[in-house]
Amino acid sequence: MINESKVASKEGIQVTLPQNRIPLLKVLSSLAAIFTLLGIWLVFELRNGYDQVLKQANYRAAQRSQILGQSLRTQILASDYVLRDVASRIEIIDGVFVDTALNRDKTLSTLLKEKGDTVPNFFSMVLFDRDCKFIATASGQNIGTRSKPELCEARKKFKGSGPMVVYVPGNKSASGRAALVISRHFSDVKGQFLGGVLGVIELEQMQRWFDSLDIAAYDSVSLVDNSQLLLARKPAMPFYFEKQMMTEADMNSLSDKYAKSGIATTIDIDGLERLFGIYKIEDVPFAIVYGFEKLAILKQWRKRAIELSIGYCILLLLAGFVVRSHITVLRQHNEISKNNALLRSSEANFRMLAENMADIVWQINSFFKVKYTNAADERVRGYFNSEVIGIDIREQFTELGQEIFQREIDKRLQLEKSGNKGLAMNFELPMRCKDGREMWVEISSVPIYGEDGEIEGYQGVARDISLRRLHEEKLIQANQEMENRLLEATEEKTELQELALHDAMTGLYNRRFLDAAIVREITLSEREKRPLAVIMLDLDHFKNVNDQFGHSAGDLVLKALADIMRQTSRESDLICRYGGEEFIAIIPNMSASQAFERAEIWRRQLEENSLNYGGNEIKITLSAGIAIYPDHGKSGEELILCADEMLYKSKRSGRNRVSIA
Ligand SMILES: Nc1nc2c(ncn2[C@@H]2O[C@H](COP(=O)(O)OP(=O)(O)OP(=O)(O)O)[C@@H](O)[C@H]2O)c(=O)[nH]1
Repeated sequence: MINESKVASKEGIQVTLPQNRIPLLKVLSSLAAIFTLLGIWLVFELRNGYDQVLKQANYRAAQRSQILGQSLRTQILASDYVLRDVASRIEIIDGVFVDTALNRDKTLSTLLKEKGDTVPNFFSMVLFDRDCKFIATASGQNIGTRSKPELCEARKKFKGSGPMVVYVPGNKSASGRAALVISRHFSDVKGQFLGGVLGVIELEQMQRWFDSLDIAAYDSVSLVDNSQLLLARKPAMPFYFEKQMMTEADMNSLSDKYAKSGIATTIDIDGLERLFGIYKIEDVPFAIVYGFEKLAILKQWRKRAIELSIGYCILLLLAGFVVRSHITVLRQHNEISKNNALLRSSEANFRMLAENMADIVWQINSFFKVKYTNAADERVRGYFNSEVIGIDIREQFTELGQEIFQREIDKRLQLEKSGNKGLAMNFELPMRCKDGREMWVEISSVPIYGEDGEIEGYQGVARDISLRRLHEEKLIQANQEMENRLLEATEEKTELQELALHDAMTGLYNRRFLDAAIVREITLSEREKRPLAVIMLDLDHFKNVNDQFGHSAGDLVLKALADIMRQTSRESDLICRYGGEEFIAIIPNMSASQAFERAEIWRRQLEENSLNYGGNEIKITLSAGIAIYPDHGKSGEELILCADEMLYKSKRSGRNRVSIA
């Protein structure tokens, strides 16, 4: 099991690392060793099992062939017993075969039949003489028939103590059918061959016996003679009967193989590979060959081999998974280690950077408890790091600072709720210093998110802005002063402007204004298709007033006329002092008659109202000339010129009158 531990950084960053890791190489080499051993064991086990199965099959085949061979031998011995019994009853007297037993009246044929019937396998019993001529048969037939000369010769030469057993092919058989012939021979005192008695087991009969044997499908059992001729077989293959089943060399090699390893396989005549057990029947020139089909024998072994291989593969896969998961764990660990190294390096960099910064670098948790401050806090506010770690940051603010902080936190939470996550926020608030001073700081803050995406703290920078604020205040003050001065200057300027456009003494517009205004008024009148009246006034014999009463009295007269003109004017009328004792009124939307009337009013009022100056009554009149736009001129110059001409006309005509063009 892998234990885990948490590595926590000072800033609260936690990284999980698996402990007691087994190195990959160790795991791989252990697994490789286990699986190699398991593989070797599996191969050995399967190979051994394979050999054992084949050995056992060979052994069982040998056993079966032995049992069947013994069974056949027993049948032959039983037949031999009957032959010996018959032979014991026969006496050859002067070359004549005589039954020496009690039942002398019986013929030899009857004797042979009776005795032959006691052995079910015997097809026939025959008594033959020294020339192998049949002198009596159980069936009574074929008397006088002779065995083939070579067979007869073989009988004569046979010196064995047991019966002579031979295979006689069909073409050499007296019956014309292939058979096993068992015979016992007579001889005289000198050992001369005198004939004998024989029993015949036809191969067909032998085949029937083979057919009756209970053997498994794909097994085979064969009877072969000492020349490997196939005499009987199950499953029967008549085509191969009496043909060589295998060469003697093959048979010997099979025997050799069996002797060496206990396993001997070869391809049978039906094309199937079989494990053979061969039993050569004692004293009889036949052998029983029993075969188990190899594939059938190996069926169980194959099943076990497949099961074991699947098991092995499953284990291999499991091991693969174990290795893979181990690799994944190692990779994760490497990744975490790398990240931790990066983190440590970045932390170290951050620390170095933070500790050397002039500004206060801080970090608080979601409950506003201080988790970190750099050395600048001591330099700036006088607090040691240990004095502020763990305390509520809000305690470090003045009351106003706490209000501002709360407002900013609320604003932050609103922003977060509306999806604006992680924004940097800047605000200013007053903090407390250790010596009791109040210090304004500019705070720049960003949130720190936990793995669940929720805010788990804040971090940022606080900069002492006391000096800046002082400068700002001074600047504001300076600005205020500047603004005041500017205001004053503006007022002065307005006054000056006013002065520039007005006549200082009368307060009427001056000529400068008139020159600009008349152009504007003509444009307006032209656009609105209305008349514009230009009335020019001049005091009559004004020089006399100055001369008679003084300049101040003249000024008084000028002011008096200005008042008259102003009082009887509309807001839109432009009344100007044109120069000296000349006045011009520009009156929009005024016809010639109206202008005349207006000028008359001014003339009359001046004439009728004498002025009192220092107890002296000053009486004065005026002359006027009128020009109307557009009838008397299209431009300001033309109109003024025209009005001036009319004025002089009035002067020439005796003064104190109004003339119109
Ligand atoms: N008191 C005073 N006198 C001024 C002012 N401007 C001009 N005058 C005087 O106005 C007089 C103008 O005299 P004139 O041009 O001879 O004209 P007039 O005496 O009015 O004679 P007519 O115009 O021909 O009727 C001069 O004596 C100027 O000194 C001013 O601002 N104040």
